[in-house]
Amino acid sequence: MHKPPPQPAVPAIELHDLTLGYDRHPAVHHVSLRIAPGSLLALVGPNGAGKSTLIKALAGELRPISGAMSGLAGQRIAWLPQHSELDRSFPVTVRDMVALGLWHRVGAFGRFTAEHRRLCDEALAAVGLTGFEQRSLDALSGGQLQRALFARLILQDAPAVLLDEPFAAVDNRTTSDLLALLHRWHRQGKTVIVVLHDLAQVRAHFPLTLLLARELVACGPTAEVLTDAHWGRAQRMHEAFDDEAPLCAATPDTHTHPHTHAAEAFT
Ligand SMILES: Nc1ncnc2c1ncn2[C@@H]1O[C@H](COP(=O)(O)OP(=O)(O)OP(=O)(O)O)[C@@H](O)[C@H]1O
Repeated sequence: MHKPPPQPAVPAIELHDLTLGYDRHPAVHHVSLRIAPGSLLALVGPNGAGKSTLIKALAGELRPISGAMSGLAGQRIAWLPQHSELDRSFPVTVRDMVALGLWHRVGAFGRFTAEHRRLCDEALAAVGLTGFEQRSLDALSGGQLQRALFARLILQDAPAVLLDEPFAAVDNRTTSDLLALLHRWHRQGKTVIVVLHDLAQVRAHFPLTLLLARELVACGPTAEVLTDAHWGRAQRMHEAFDDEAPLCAATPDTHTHPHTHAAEAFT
């Protein structure tokens, strides 16, 4: 039987008729759902389905056009955007970059102590980067950089972890090491949400899945969400979406959409 996580990570994340977009052009429409505390959830969908848009909004990087979102405001979030926007040419060592994960403990004027240094080295060891502490970032391979970014996430020790395609361009060995970290965070009761394309990986590692195609297609236990019928519907909904559509005039009170349904995710 599934053992519940020791403590709720963050409150349940609730989206109420959430519409997101850019320059008032909607990219994700009228999503309503609830994600239970401590969920390990994969966010999947066709290219351009709005996955990055949704996870950016969850991370607080994008303000909703309409609707409401609750559960993450005011919480510490460990957030890793797609193809990390880190400037690798910046002259900084691996340890210095990873140490930024301790910001919540050290603060702007705090002193970096021997204990902080030990925590950095421990995090680097956990991702297999012992010995790389003094390397500059531009001397890391793509996989090593991703490991270093995960070391920073470890130090952030946030109750919610949001990752956008963290295994793109990363080899199998690195992926499986980093997946083990996701499972560790899940066991610790954190809420972990990850944008992914590899459905075999999702089936093998993620108890819950959210399938998006500009609107919510389905959200719940992975085996129930990743069906041919749902994928077919996702493709049709995505193809039918008009990128040039003006902002939807419907209000949260009056709007009903045939394809949008509230879903509840359980750990
Ligand atoms: N900064 C932006 N400005 C304007 N439009 C954007 C911006 N970012 C994304 N979009 C548009 O929003 C829609 C959803 O894009 P998004 O990147 O969220 O999809 P995705 O599911 O993450 O795609 P992929 O699987 O290809 O990474 C697309 O039509 C995209 O062109």
